[in-house]
Formats: sequence, C-alpha cells, structure tokens
Amino acid sequence: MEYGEATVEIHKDAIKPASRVLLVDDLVATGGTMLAGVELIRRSGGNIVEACAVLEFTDLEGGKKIRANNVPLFTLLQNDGSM
Ligand SMILES: O=P(O)(O)OC[C@H]1O[C@H](OP(=O)(O)OP(=O)(O)O)[C@H](O)[C@@H]1O
Ligand SMILES: Nc1ncnc2[nH]cnc12
Repeated sequence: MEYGEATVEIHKDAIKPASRVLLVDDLVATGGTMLAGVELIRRSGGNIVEACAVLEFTDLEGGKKIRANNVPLFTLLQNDGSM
C-alpha cells in the first residue's frame, strides 16, 4: 500500500453487526493498510473501539490520518523516520 496499490479483503460474514472491533497490525507507515481495514469493518457494520500497532513511522503521518478518522490509535513505539 505504501508505494503502489494493493487490495484488502474481508469475508462478508466476518463482522457481526454492531461488533466491537479492536484492529491490530504490526506497523503503521502511510496508514493506507489500516484505513482500508477501518473502511471494511465500518462497511460491514462493525464499531472500531480502538486500533493498535507495535510501530508507527511518525514522519509518514499515517497515524495522524487514522486518528483523524475517529479511530483511537495506540502504538507501542514511534519512530520519526521510516527506514
Ligand atoms: O501503513 P502502510 O503504509 O499501509 O504500511 C503498513 C503495512 O505494511 C506492512 O504490510 P505489507 O503490505 O508490507 O506486507 P507484510 O505485512 O507482509 O510485510 C505492515 O505489515 C502493515 O500492514
Ligand atoms: N517503510 C517501511 N519499512 C518497512 N516495512 C514496511 N512496510 C510498509 N512500509 C514499510
């Protein structure tokens, strides 16, 4: 997602209506992957209670975009530089 295009899919029945969802990934870089997950979960009728990741590259501002979409995001480590 960071440098091109990718597809994120979910099973139609993966999220029961009004489910409380915790969205977990290892890394937030541009935020594209997590935002695709947010959209899929919300379209499926789920409520995202919180999202979390081990590492956030703050220079890419993906975390900012996720939080701007009303998703409380917790990241364990933040690095200002994306390797
Ligand atoms: O915030 P983004 O810019 O979307 O990047 C974060 C995503 O990139 C990595 O996945 P990747 O697609 O590289 O596959 P991988 O998990 O198999 O390494 C990582 O696991 C996240 O899911
Ligand atoms: N900048 C990055 N470094 C390492 N893994 C990644 N996955 C997505 N973006 C990445």
